[in-house]
Amino acid sequence: MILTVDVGNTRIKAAVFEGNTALENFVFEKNKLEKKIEKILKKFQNCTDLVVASVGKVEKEAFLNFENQIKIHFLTNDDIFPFINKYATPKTLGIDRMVLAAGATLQFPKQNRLVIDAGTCITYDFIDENDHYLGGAISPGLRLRYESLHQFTAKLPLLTLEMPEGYIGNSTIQAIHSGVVNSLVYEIDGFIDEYRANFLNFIIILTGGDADFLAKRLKNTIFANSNFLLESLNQTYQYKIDND
Ligand SMILES: Nc1ncnc2c1ncn2[C@@H]1O[C@H](COP(=O)(O)OP(=O)(O)O)[C@@H](O)[C@H]1O
Ligand SMILES: CC(C)(COP(=O)(O)O)[C@@H](O)C(=O)NCCC(=O)O
Ligand SMILES: [K+]
Repeated sequence: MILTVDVGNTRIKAAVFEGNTALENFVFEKNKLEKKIEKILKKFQNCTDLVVASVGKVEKEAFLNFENQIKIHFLTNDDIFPFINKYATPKTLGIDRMVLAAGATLQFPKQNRLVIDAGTCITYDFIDENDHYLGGAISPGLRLRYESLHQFTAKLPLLTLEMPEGYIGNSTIQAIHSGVVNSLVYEIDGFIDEYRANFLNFIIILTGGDADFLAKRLKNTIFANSNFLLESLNQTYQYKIDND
């Protein structure tokens, strides 16, 4: 059994895998990290490996207390990945994006793949049919858009995610919901249209905390899998073991 841990900028997600099957999923805050891992390892005593991908403020040291209990692997950009990295700054590419690209490459061989991760940020990652990782885009995520409108203005309230009534927001509140939600939906549909116009034989994976909310609203029908990062982390680790 493998315990996978994804440290994002908003939350930590974890899952225990037996082969390719996720037995249980967990979501928690950074300050609960040690207690949660302890609890998970107590419940799943057959866990042999703990694999972590962190883009948040959690370093390898946070896991050292478990070192005598389980084999710990803290993924870095220097690990083995199943694609050829064409990013101009491969060392600064987020490890979460590398793991997503690895999962897409392994799960969907020999086709163009676009991975959209709607988390703290929206990340777009494109791996072509020759397994070349080309890059993509980074933009603010849903919650970040609501928060920045509030934080960087004097008059705009902080709202929580809500479906706008239409595209013509007829009040401050409706204007904000329309601006945040509709603009992100247009953005994602716009990017998908652009990729579709340039690449054939191509699959889209939508993941992250806002994936289900967004998938229903997109013009393009795409399948949302909010567990794709943890599944990919499990696969990336298997790939590393098989190829090291
Ligand atoms: N309980 C929650 N706490 C925080 N964000 C949440 C929660 N439920 C859903 N979300 C949504 O999830 C998004 C963050 O997604 P997530 O994949 O957890 O981010 P990250 O991987 O960057 O930590 C936010 O934009 C927010 O709208
Ligand atoms: C873009 C990100 C902040 C996304 O983080 P997330 O939304 O998953 O919390 C992360 O992938 C990162 O720190 N990337 C480094 C820059 C890059 O990928 O080029
Ligand atoms: K993201």
